[in-house]
Amino acid sequence: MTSVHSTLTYWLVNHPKISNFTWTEGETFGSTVFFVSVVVSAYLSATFLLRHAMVSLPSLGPRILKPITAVHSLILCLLSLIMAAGCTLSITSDPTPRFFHAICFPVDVKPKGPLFFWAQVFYLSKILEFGDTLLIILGKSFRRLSFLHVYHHATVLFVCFIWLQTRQSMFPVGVVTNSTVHVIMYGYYFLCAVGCRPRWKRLVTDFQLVQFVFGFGILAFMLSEHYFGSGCSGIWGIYFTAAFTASLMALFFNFRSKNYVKKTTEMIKLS
Ligand SMILES: CC(C)(COP(=O)(O)OP(=O)(O)OC[C@H]1O[C@@H](n2cnc3c(N)ncnc32)[C@H](O)[C@@H]1OP(=O)(O)O)[C@@H](O)C(=O)NCCC(=O)NCCSC(=O)CC(=O)O
Repeated sequence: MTSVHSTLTYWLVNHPKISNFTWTEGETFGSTVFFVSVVVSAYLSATFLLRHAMVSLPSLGPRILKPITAVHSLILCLLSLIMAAGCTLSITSDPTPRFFHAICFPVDVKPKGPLFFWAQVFYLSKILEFGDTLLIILGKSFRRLSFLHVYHHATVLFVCFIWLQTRQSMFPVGVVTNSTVHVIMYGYYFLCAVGCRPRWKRLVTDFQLVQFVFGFGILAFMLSEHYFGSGCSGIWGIYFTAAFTASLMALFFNFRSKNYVKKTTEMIKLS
């Protein structure tokens, strides 16, 4: 058990590439406003154009689409597991006595080391998640190309960029919780793609909602530490994250109510 822990700690925290990682604006891959703006604009334009082009084109049949979807979901499920493990180990191995570095970085924190490494991997993984939209459009599953879906995929990249750019306190907790939820979510999508649709879809939505509520709890703690304690870095980014989290929470409550609560009420009325 100890050797598994030390091997994991080496490969996920202490490896020189990870421990010496530094986020430097303009030098690290993806570290400019130009990059993030171009990628998000390309995503939105491609979504719009492909969505309209597909109206007159045939959808990719399930025989082609399902295996690609399964591989894509499995890759993201495993990557999310690695990111959750890497970031958790980075938090617990943090040499500073303030364990809650996970929540509140000192104002003069250097954007260096494993926590920033995992935040960058997490940020770039959001580009890989654009593949979800492509698969939805190629399969002509337009019902699922919702405002929630496109808004989430486009905005989350900006949020992760701001986390890194402002050295935002609390992002390690965000990486751990969201990656953990994505292990379950992409696990669910993988099982759907291989034809074993799980019965716990509702639970996935509930987990997603819990992460947003939890995020607000951490946010409140961080703000109190910032204003009444010794100060936390990236405070303005926190307000942006709060607005994003609140908007997603509202969209997810709406999704939950439409997909589960109303359906259950209709079934009760019919029986
Ligand atoms: C249970 C949910 C995870 C998914 O709800 P859905 O209504 O989309 O689920 P569904 O039952 O229709 O999905 C099953 C279908 O998705 C296909 N599918 C499989 N893998 C996929 C992938 N990687 N991306 C998109 N679709 C995929 C399956 O083949 C299956 O198709 P078939 O039906 O043909 O067999 C829900 O909680 C949710 O997130 N809803 C919002 C929609 C969304 O876009 N979510 C992801 C981004 S938001 C997010 O990620 C928030 C967060 O950070 O937590």
